[in-house]
Amino acid sequence: MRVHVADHPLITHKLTVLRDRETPSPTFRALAEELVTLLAYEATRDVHVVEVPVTTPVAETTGLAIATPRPLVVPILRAGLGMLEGMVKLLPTAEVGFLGMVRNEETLQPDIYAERLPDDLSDRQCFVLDPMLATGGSLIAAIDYLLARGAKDVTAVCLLAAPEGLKAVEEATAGRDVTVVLGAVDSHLDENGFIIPGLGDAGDRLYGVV
Ligand SMILES: O=P(O)(O)OC[C@H]1O[C@H](OP(=O)(O)OP(=O)(O)O)[C@H](O)[C@@H]1O
Ligand SMILES: O=c1cc[nH]c(=O)[nH]1
Ligand SMILES: [Mg+2]
Repeated sequence: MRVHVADHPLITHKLTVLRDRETPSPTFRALAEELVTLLAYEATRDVHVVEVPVTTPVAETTGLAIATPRPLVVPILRAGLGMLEGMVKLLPTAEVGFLGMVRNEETLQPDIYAERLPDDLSDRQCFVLDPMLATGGSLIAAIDYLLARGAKDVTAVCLLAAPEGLKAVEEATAGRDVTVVLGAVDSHLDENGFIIPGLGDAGDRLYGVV
């Protein structure tokens, strides 16, 4: 597994505002999108491309276009939905599939409650969006799901991760083509499986308490 942790003052600044418990939902949503666009730049570094001819006003040359099959962006509902617009802004030709997952807050086990994805993901590059990588259970389940359907590789874009969860994803995906791009790696998980210092419950902060 490849891991890339962002190291840029703008990203840390925006994350700092997200962490602040006084930041209201509208600002939180806007910042989550901006952060994804910045992280997407790194996440798409190995996106498949093909050479194409292009005629400029003064010459013939070659450039690059996104290859087919088109990349698939998969936000993990609910909280990952807050990252979708920021990602497709940078990758407008991507297709979008959805996975609905909820973590049981007692057992910390993930449950898939909704799925809307192409049946065949052969040769697809998949980009999973979820702001929080806590125990890693949700991301491991999402990656397993996509690879089982034939995805070629999976890149996860997360705003925050706990070291425990990152290690769990690394162990569970050994030998497979998985990349994780992160805004920051925090200190640890608390006894409730929350990222410390973190930002609280990302879904609730984006969309309200359920
Ligand atoms: O790494 P894990 O321990 O699996 O936890 C992380 C998951 O928890 C959150 O979702 P949640 O289950 O709260 O659903 P929500 O997005 O609907 O709030 C988060 O968005 C991840 O999907
Ligand atoms: O800190 C955490 C852990 C799981 N899910 C969240 O939204 N936040
Ligand atoms: Mg939640």
